[in-house]
Amino acid sequence: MKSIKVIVAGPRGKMGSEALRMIESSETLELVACLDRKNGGKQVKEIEELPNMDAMIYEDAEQCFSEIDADVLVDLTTPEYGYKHTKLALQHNIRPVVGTTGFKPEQLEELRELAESKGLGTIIAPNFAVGAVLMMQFAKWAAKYFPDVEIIEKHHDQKLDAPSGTAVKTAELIEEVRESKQQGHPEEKETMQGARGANHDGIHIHSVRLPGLVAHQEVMFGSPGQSLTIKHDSYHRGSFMSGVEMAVKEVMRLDTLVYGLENIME
Ligand SMILES: NC(=O)C1=CN([C@@H]2O[C@H](COP(=O)(O)OP(=O)(O)OC[C@H]3O[C@@H](n4cnc5c(N)ncnc54)[C@H](OP(=O)(O)O)[C@@H]3O)[C@@H](O)[C@H]2O)C=CC1
Ligand SMILES: O=C(O)C1=N[C@H](C(=O)O)C[C@H](O)C1
Repeated sequence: MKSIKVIVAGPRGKMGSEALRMIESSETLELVACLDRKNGGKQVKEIEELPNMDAMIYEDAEQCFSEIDADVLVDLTTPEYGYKHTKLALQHNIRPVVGTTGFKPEQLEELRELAESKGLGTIIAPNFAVGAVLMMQFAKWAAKYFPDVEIIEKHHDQKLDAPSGTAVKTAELIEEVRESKQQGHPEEKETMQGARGANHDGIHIHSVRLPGLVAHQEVMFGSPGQSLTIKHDSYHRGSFMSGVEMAVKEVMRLDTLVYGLENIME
């Protein structure tokens, strides 16, 4: 029985349109509205590229969350709007499941406090692909034994944020288990700005953007005489959808914010 009422923000996007198809075939999830920046007042089924579903499209988030009886907001938009939608959803007692990446640490903290004060489950997951979550966990484990590590993330050239949310989360997980250290030669100098990538607690992150790519990451560890590479590839956005569905179901049981799908995986 379709028992969890879901609003999707970003329905025409690469992820949002995939999420609509997932909801259409789900036995538990029901689409009750969409939040878009176009097509307000139309039904989803009236939009050519979207599935044949009965759900009203809203352009105004406040109006959407006030008028629609919903359990969960799935946000797959942009860092700026994803943050605004998440905050507003919580204020309207709607539980957010957020795939949108690029939130600042202080925004995550503010949302955590809001979720806690409302006693509402919230899931913010930089990557919904189960393989990517395992790749991050394996990298965390490996970093205990190989503290010298660099991250190379590769994405399609329409991505707005760099580094990717997955790369940032990977660096944060590694930071939990290794002593803080600066890598490379202590006197190294970039003769071309950016050559060594971004730097999170001494972990260098390199972002590649090319047409044809979807979402890929390698975590490379090196120690004298050996290296270890942990790699994950998403070739299709369908790879994220079992994680989105799992998160929508699990967020109904939570009463606080969790950051990362690993927190709800057994
Ligand atoms: N957690 C995960 O597993 C994954 C997360 N992502 C993240 O999800 C987000 C979306 O990615 P992707 O689908 O590839 O991006 P797209 O650019 O394809 O989709 C984003 C959609 O959001 C729409 N949008 C922008 N502003 C608003 C607004 N104010 N209200 C409603 N909709 C809005 C855009 O509209 P318009 O078309 O008019 O610009 C677009 O349709 C990104 O942050 C990405 O990093 C992506 C893949 C996996
Ligand atoms: O924008 C994308 O495409 C992706 N974004 C997420 C991220 O920033 O890590 C997840 C995945 O890598 C795809």
